[in-house]
Amino acid sequence: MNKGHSSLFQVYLRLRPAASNNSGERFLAVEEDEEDAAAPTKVTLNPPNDRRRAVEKFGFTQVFEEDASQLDVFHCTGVAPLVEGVVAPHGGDGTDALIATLGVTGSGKTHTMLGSKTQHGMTQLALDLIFRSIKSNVVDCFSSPSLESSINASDASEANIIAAQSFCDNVYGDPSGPRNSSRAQTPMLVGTTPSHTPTHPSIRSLYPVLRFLSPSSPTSVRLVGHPSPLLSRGAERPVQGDLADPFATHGSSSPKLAPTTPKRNKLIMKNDKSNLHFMKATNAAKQKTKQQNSFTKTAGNVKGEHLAPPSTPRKQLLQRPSVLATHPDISGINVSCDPSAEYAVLISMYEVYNDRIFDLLSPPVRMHATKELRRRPLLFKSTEQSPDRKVVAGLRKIICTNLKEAVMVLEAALHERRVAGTGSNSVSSRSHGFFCVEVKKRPRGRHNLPWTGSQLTIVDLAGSERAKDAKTAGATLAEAGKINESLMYLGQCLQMQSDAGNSTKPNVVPFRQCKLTELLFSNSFPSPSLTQSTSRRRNPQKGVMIVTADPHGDFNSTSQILRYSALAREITVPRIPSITSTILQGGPPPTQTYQHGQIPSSPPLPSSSPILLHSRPFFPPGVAPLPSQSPPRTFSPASETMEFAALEISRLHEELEESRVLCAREREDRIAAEAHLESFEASIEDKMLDLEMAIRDEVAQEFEERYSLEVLRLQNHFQQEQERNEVHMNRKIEALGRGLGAYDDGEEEEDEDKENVLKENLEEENKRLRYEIEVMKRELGLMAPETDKRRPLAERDVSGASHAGSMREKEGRSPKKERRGISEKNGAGDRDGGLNKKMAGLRVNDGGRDSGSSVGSVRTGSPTKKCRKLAQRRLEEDDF
Ligand SMILES: Nc1ncnc2c1ncn2[C@@H]1O[C@H](COP(=O)(O)OP(=O)(O)OP(=O)(O)O)[C@@H](O)[C@H]1O
Repeated sequence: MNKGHSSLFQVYLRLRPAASNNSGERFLAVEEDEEDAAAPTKVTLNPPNDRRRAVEKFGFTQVFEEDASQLDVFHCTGVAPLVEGVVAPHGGDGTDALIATLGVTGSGKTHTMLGSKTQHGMTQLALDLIFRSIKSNVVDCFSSPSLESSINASDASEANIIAAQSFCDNVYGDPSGPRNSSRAQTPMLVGTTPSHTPTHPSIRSLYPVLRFLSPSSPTSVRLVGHPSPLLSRGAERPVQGDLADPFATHGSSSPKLAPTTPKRNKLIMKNDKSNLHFMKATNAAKQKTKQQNSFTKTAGNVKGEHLAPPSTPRKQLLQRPSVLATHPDISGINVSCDPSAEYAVLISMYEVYNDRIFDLLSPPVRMHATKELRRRPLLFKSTEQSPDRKVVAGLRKIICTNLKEAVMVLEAALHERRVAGTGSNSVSSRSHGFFCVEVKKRPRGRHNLPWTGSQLTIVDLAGSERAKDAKTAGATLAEAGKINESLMYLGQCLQMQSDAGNSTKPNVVPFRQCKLTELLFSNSFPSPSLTQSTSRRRNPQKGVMIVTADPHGDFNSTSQILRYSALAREITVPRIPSITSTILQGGPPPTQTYQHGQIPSSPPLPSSSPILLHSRPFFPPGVAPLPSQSPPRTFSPASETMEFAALEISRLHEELEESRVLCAREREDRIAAEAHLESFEASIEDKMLDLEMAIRDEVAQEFEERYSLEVLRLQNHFQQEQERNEVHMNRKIEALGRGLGAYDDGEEEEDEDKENVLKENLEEENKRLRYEIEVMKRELGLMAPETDKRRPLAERDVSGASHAGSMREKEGRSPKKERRGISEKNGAGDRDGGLNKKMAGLRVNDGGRDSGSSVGSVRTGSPTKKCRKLAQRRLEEDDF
């Protein structure tokens, strides 16, 4: 039956004690193991109130009954060997380990993993063991200032690595104030410091409770419960967990206090301002508070010590935890470390919510489009530095040097985890929580070598639930759908692995169906052969699954979870007894047994089944069993017919029963499918919203970029245009200037033209006049005596004039009368004289024009004026 050793996960079953208010019938029975009575491995699931349903039996690596303590679970699940594998005392990188819990809501997963106010869970116990084992070899940011940067350089997950003190300074507030409760309050330690109490003031402020303790105080611790602000408002309520935990031993214990950080006056820490926003009211926090408030109003029930966190006002910081629970005490358990190595521990925590990964230690970021504070989902992928195994990229990792710091980081992360009040659990986890402890190591003093190491992952899965029982609606119902869906896939993977353990055929585990199974199983297989010589082949991780169940809880949900997770399974379908056989033998009817969820079919499996059969006679309702001592009867034909009929009835009953089993299974599948559909719708909506916001962001950004580019372009264009205009204007002015100059030239040309025209006119005039003169000369020649004709004109003119004067004198006529006489008689002498004068004037003009002075005078004057002058001169000449 114990087939877990060949599986990827060891699967343990833990039964929780009945809650005080639970009066349900117990349907789970632990089978006493004949071979090893000390450790039961099987349970039988007896359907309550319906004796016709199949009885199922499940096998696990080990079953923890209700009275098993946290320490029992710690011991028997092998947490210490897992821690040893991670610490790797014999050298090498070590082996990754994973401890997960799976179960119906309220079955005790968180209690097992994170404990309560009075008891440590597996997480704190594992942390305690790790820090105690590496205590003397741990490096901190005080002793090694380059620690952060060296770890950063060798980290394969693009993480944001900071020191615990820096983180805690930003996340936790005034140590003297009342402490805020968180979803799962981790147990605190009250105790005295060992002799090496930190002396630095900042260390004292980190450990406020410890600063008043004298170094001589004993190193003992005691348990202290924190009064919750919620409880302190009224009378303190009885804590269900405390009442329900009858086997919680509060004995004195004396574990050593976690090693405290030495001893430097100067803190070399990164002060991450972004942490100031760490506790801003996120949507999850708001929803969490709303739901819790409404639930506590109606239900008034508190889930153990795990009180709902109060609303997280903006920039409100958490109260520093001052004490740690010390129970159970594991100081006697030790794991050795690699003496040649120095160690550093990195803590990170994330949740898988609606199939997406969210960092619980990073502050939410404000969305560009909606201005809402939201966490950004992270990717689970192989990176350049880690080609052989997938890592969650971009997580915030905190370097812790002792248990106290690690617990404070855990507490801060839990405060951010999504929880809600449901009908099944007043503080129900709505996400799968992953708490990771990376133990980094490198050879002592070899600061140039990279950090290697392994990781312990502790997973607190969200519980499966039925909407009817949980009374969920809206977003919480959709969350439940998503949770159930991921658990269904996990169940398929677990079933595959257990099938693989049973058969010789290799079975592929379909772990890529959702984020949860990817995270749980991706690193469970040997890494593929690597081509890069730098990468080393890693050991596949070791896995432990603790299935929690409430034997008085919901039968259907529990049976479903057990069916998924059990390493071995056997169904016993009660066979309908033949009336004949009952009559004849009076003994119990036979049963049919099926293994590993096979659909019942005849013939039944041989009785050599490895699982013990839990057989029970079946009697149809109203039919009472006959006593086995009944005497044999004689049979008549009628009784034979009766027997035949009874056989037929019995066969039909059998078929009916088989159909019932099938029906039940189908119903469950349908419910799971419906839940899947619901959650799918919700997640689609969510994704659409995310997508819309991302697109809005992108578009807004692009718009802004384009807008600024366009503005720049327009500015450039405008400038160019201005420059062009200026050039154009300058050119215009130049052209105008040139144009004005051209006008002057034109004027000159025009003047010249006019002058030429005038010259031509004058020449023509000249010609004409010459012609007239010629004509007149001829006329005169005709009129004058022969001698006079042969004389030159000038002589004749002069002589003519003198002759005319002598004639006038002779005749005694005055020149006036003479002139009048000439004009009256149209005298030729006058005319001839006028023409000569004209010619002389023209000659003068021509000569004047030829002379430079006269040219200059003409050129300088305006052509119009010149024309006017010329015309005037002519007129004067004419008048003359
Ligand atoms: N083994 C146990 N001993 C004592 N108390 C227990 C045990 N298991 C569970 N409880 C109590 O039962 C209550 C519910 O347990 P818990 O919160 O661990 O359930 P859960 O499975 O984590 O639920 P969910 O999935 O809704 O988060 C708590 O008050 C817890 O203290």
